[in-house]
Amino acid sequence: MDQSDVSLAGLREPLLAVDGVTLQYATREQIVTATHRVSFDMFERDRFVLLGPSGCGKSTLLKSIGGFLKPVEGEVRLNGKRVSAPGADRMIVFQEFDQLLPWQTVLENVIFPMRATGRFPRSEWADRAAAAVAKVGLSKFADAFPHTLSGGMKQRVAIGRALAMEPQVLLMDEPFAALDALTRRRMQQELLDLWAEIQFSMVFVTHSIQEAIILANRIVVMTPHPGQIIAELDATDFNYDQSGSDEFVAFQQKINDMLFGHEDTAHG
Ligand SMILES: Nc1ncnc2c1ncn2[C@@H]1O[C@H](COP(=O)(O)OP(=O)(O)OP(=O)(O)O)[C@@H](O)[C@H]1O
Repeated sequence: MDQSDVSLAGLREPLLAVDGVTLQYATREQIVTATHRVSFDMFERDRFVLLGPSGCGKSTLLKSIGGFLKPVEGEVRLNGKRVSAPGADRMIVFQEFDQLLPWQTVLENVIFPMRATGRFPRSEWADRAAAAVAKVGLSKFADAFPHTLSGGMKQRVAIGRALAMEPQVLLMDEPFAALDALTRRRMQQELLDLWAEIQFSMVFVTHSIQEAIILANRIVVMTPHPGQIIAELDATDFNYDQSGSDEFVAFQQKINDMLFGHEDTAHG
């Protein structure tokens, strides 16, 4: 990086700024603090991964970026504008296979958010949806109903549906966690291939260290309860093909130690 690159990087506006965000749930008995003063910037085309153990507030953070939960402290900004409500500029893909409407076909499911939000002229919906379904490799299943699809196929529909909306940022909440290992691996590669083609911006939540390293260009590592950031790491240089390499294993170990100390190596 020469001097001009350094100054340009400093000037670059973040796409998404999470700024000192504390998130809480008020239950009948107590206040649960899910995250404490979490801050990070993500930039356009980032594959930004939030990594942390169960309960560290990753999903809660994603909900807040989605505009579903208001910070008690700090704020989330998209393109400099404070996020205060859900919007079509932030589409979420969840872990659950039942996020599709069971009474609608694949194509109808992809059209649904366009109809609900009035995004794009009505005359474009069918073509846009068909293109999205093709992108996730499901053209043959465009008229199928969700219950006839495998878990991986359902997740592909959910990803296609979200991308069809052309959101500014795609929010993914452990979308592959409920898949078997082989399908999960294939979905990771497909997501990277889609990213190479469309270059979307995403925040991806996972508690798998390996998944984080494979998918991310940047990883935020969080501690549990309340979730706080321990490190922000550059993972640009790693991909699946290197996963047995000394460098990859050392990087994985470094993150493991951050998360769990030196107690064992079984996580991730
Ligand atoms: N609706 C809720 N009401 C009260 N507490 C909640 C609620 N949802 C989450 N929490 C609490 O907030 C904390 C963060 O939860 P969150 O689901 O964001 O964690 P996570 O890192 O996404 O975990 P996981 O990987 O298991 O999904 C946890 O202590 C959890 O028990």
